[in-house]
Amino acid sequence: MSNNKIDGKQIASQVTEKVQERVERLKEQGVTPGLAVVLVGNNPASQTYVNNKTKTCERLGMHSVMIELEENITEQELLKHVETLNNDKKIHGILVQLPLPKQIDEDRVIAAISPLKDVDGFHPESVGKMMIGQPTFLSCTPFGIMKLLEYSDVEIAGKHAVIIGRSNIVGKPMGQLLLQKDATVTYCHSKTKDLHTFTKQADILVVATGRAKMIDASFIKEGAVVIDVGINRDEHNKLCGDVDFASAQAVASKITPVPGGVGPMTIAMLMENTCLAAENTLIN
Ligand SMILES: NC(=O)C1=CN([C@@H]2O[C@H](COP(=O)(O)OP(=O)(O)OC[C@H]3O[C@@H](n4cnc5c(N)ncnc54)[C@H](OP(=O)(O)O)[C@@H]3O)[C@@H](O)[C@H]2O)C=CC1
Ligand SMILES: Nc1nc(=O)c2c([nH]1)NC[C@@H]1CN(c3ccc(C(=O)N[C@@H](CCC(=O)O)C(=O)O)cc3)C=[N+]21
Ligand SMILES: [Mg+2]
Repeated sequence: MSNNKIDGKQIASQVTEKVQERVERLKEQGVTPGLAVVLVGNNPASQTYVNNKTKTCERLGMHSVMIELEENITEQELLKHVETLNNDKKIHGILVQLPLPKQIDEDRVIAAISPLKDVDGFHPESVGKMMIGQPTFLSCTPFGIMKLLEYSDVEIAGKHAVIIGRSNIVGKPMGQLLLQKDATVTYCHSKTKDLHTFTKQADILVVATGRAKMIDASFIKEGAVVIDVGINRDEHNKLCGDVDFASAQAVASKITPVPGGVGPMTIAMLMENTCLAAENTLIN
């Protein structure tokens, strides 16, 4: 199994190519899809992701604005920025980069974003709709992973999908989307006892813990599909996932690398969601 790497970069470019065509059609109708990214403070990692997002927007011919705010901004001031963007006709999607500084209640900020512009899919209305299978904006990372699986011809129905991690933005929605495609889903987390027992049963293993290289071959069933969501720095300050790639690659049938796996898909789905938000303004 040497060529079992899932090329997220390549699949992401196939996705963005289709988005680009939709952008062109929208422009013919006088609408340029616009994304606003709000960045609070100067976390260098956040800066990288945010730059990736605005660069991709520009490449696809979309309008993008980046709003950079001081680390010590008050919640009220941040909410005012969100409200301005909610009312801005040139902006179809709003993303407030997480995490936010301690003085700010993330839930309150997310709830303040208009559900019509919630391209992250984090608003309670979007999450609720996703849970009951109604069309809505889907959280970009789990949505991107579903696309990766689809493009890689991974069968989902009847398979045992094990998710390690239960965050609102990755783990939880991931399980729901897999359930909707008829997987049998198990969630694991930091209180799970004997993690091996569960991961060894996984046909599809999604790892989203933020613990560098915690999953090696010993956790993986022969032939499993392994999706690594983690973005970490190793002891040499090199980007790495939650999975020990070299070890896991020997037993997995398919596996995503870091970088070049899930990350580029997250960005691609953000572009698709922003495009959809712009299209919705023509329908409604
Ligand atoms: N590639 C991409 O596009 C994206 C990558 N990421 C990356 O994915 C990773 C996860 O992100 P996110 O979900 O936001 O992280 P969170 O920290 O919010 O959640 C981590 C989850 O992992 C669980 N966990 C932590 N340690 C262990 C352990 N030793 N064993 C089992 N479970 C464990 C936690 O359990 P508990 O709930 O009990 O605390 C929690 O549910 C990070 O590395 C992040 O940088 C995130 C978003 C997008
Ligand atoms: N409101 C909000 N929405 C998010 O979607 C969101 C967020 N906050 N906070 C942080 C996490 C993390 N995240 C990533 C996106 C792209 C890459 C990405 O492009 N990764 C590349 C390389 C990155 C690099 O070189 O550093 C890759 O994996 O190949 C990574 C991580 C989105 N997040
Ligand atoms: Mg906070």
